[in-house]
Amino acid sequence: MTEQEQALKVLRDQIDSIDQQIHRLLNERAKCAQQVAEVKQKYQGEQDAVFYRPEREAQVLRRVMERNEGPLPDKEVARLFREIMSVCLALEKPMRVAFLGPEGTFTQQAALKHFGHSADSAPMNTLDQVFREVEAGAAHYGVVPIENSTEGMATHTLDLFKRFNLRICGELELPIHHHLLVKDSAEPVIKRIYAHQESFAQCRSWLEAHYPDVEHCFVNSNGEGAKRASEDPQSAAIAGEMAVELYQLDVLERNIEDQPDNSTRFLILSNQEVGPSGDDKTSILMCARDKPGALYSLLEPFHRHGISLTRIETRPAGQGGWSYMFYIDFEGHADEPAVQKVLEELESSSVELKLLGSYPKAVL
Ligand SMILES: O=C(O)C(=O)C[C@]1(C(=O)O)C=C[C@@H](O)C=C1
Repeated sequence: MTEQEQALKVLRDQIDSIDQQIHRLLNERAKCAQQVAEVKQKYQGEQDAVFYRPEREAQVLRRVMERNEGPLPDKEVARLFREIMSVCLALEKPMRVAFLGPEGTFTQQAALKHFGHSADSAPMNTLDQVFREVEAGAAHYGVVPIENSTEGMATHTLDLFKRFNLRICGELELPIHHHLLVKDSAEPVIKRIYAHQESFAQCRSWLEAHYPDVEHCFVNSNGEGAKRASEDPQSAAIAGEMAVELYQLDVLERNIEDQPDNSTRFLILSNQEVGPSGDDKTSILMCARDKPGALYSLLEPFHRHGISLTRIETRPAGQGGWSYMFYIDFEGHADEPAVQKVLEELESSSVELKLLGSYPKAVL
């Protein structure tokens, strides 16, 4: 054995022994999760037992990042633990997560980032269908985009919150990198480009500079655009990394988004209320008539009770005349006394208030 081979053997023996310990501990952890499931079923009932607990998962992941001493980066260890909890949850109960399909969309990437790879992700044709699937209980959870750093609020999603009675039980942020994809990059002849309207908007300047005269074909999702480009050699699609492998496309140009730090925030939909995790956000919808001081009277209680707003968006309420709907995100959980006071005051002053949910702030 050479000196190098000897040195490697010593280290690989150490790795084998550590792997054995990790393996044993992983199965021990999994057994604990199975027992947790039994306790939940015993005390909450077979039908009503809540297996997925976003507040607990957020606490576990935050603790992992806090205690991490490296050399593994915080986010990477958290990602590993994310997957460990994902398999443990699947042992307790396999989760069905609806997302805007087909396969290969950023929303699917968001679903995998949030729930890990052991959840069963179910593609839906439209955003409405994602909401409907969760409301009907056909999917346990749904993942929908809510805002993009370049393009602002996903207004269609906001409007759906008004129509459906669902709760938000989580949020996450995903960096969005768009690529120009073609079936064969050897001889690209691009007559049309497929993409979701939002993605065209996020790549507007790049497209004007490089493909000013090519037809833009709007599709329901980038996954669908990638699928069409894979069937039509005279077209291209704007989509993310997941679509490249899935639809066997070539990357003609990488990262064509106009803002390099382009990112999208997604929300997790459910029928479930989430307990406090220690670092939470709450989202509400409010309607107010167009009268002097209406917005001031809605926002003043937040200031008085020392609660920070993280997002406010106005939409027409859709009831005729000039009435408005406000979507507001703020720090804190609906169980906290200061938040309860604000909600009580708003309820007595606004025309309509809908609590969309309190949920842990994004960890990953
Ligand atoms: O603590 C729980 O309630 C569990 O079910 C265990 C566990 C875990 O693996 O740590 C699994 C799923 C839940 O979403 C949260 C945590």
